[in-house]
Amino acid sequence: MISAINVTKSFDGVEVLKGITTNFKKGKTNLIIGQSGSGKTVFLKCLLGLFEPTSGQILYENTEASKLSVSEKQNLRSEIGTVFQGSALFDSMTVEQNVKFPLEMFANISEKDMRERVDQVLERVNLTNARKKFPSEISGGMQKRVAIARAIVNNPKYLFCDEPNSGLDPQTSLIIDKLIHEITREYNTTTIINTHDMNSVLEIGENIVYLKNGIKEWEGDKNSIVTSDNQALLDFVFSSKIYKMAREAMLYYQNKK
Ligand SMILES: Nc1ncnc2c1ncn2[C@@H]1O[C@H](COP(=O)(O)OP(=O)(O)OP(=O)(O)O)[C@@H](O)[C@H]1O
Repeated sequence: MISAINVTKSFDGVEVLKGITTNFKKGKTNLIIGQSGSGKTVFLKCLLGLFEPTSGQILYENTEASKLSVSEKQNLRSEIGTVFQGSALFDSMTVEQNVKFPLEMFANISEKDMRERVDQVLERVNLTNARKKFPSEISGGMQKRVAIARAIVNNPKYLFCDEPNSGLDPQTSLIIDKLIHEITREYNTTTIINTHDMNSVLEIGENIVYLKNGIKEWEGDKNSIVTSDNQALLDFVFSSKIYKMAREAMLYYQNKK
């Protein structure tokens, strides 16, 4: 579990995060949603230790991240997998070299064990046949799957995904969401996903934190979004006509049960 306790973050005296308290649960897909500029990326970076909060605490399993020693921080870093926007793959490396990279950086295991582990995760994301290809030779969806394989190759306890569906078509986005959801269960990771994708919210939102102007406006799961009376949340999630109709249908079937 990762916890944020009253986290604030200011830049040049301007407060971007205004005291966020929440828990991101183990074995769950935790989503951070909110309008552009609401502070999602700044919050994610605070959680990851890339920004130091101006005040408040970030706890990993009840231990305050900022109080860890240098070696403990390195150890924690090795337990975190990240899937960043645009996949952030190394263009000059093949798929398998990209996936192997974190093992070479962090894992103290033999070459043979590394190869076995790379084989396992490539098989898990269904990319065994693309192992010798370079990122420029595969599709955007495949690149995301490489990024996911690379993120899980070290058996992470924590998985951070920043806009994992950006640039993907809706069908491929669903495949990526399903993969992240399944991996979260299989590896029992605390998974935190920063997303704009309302399909993701309604499909894999097991714990959703909605930020508005740097404040946690609402928190709940995908089912409680539908019945929520928080108008800001409803306006945000069900912004289009088709989503409004979908909500009405969901409410209708919920009431019928
Ligand atoms: N390094 C920085 N220095 C100063 N201000 C920053 C910095 N990073 C972010 N901000 C400001 O913090 C606010 C929140 O930005 P953030 O990137 O977290 O929004 P977001 O919700 O992730 O938006 P989007 O969905 O568009 O990515 C913005 O007003 C932004 O200008």
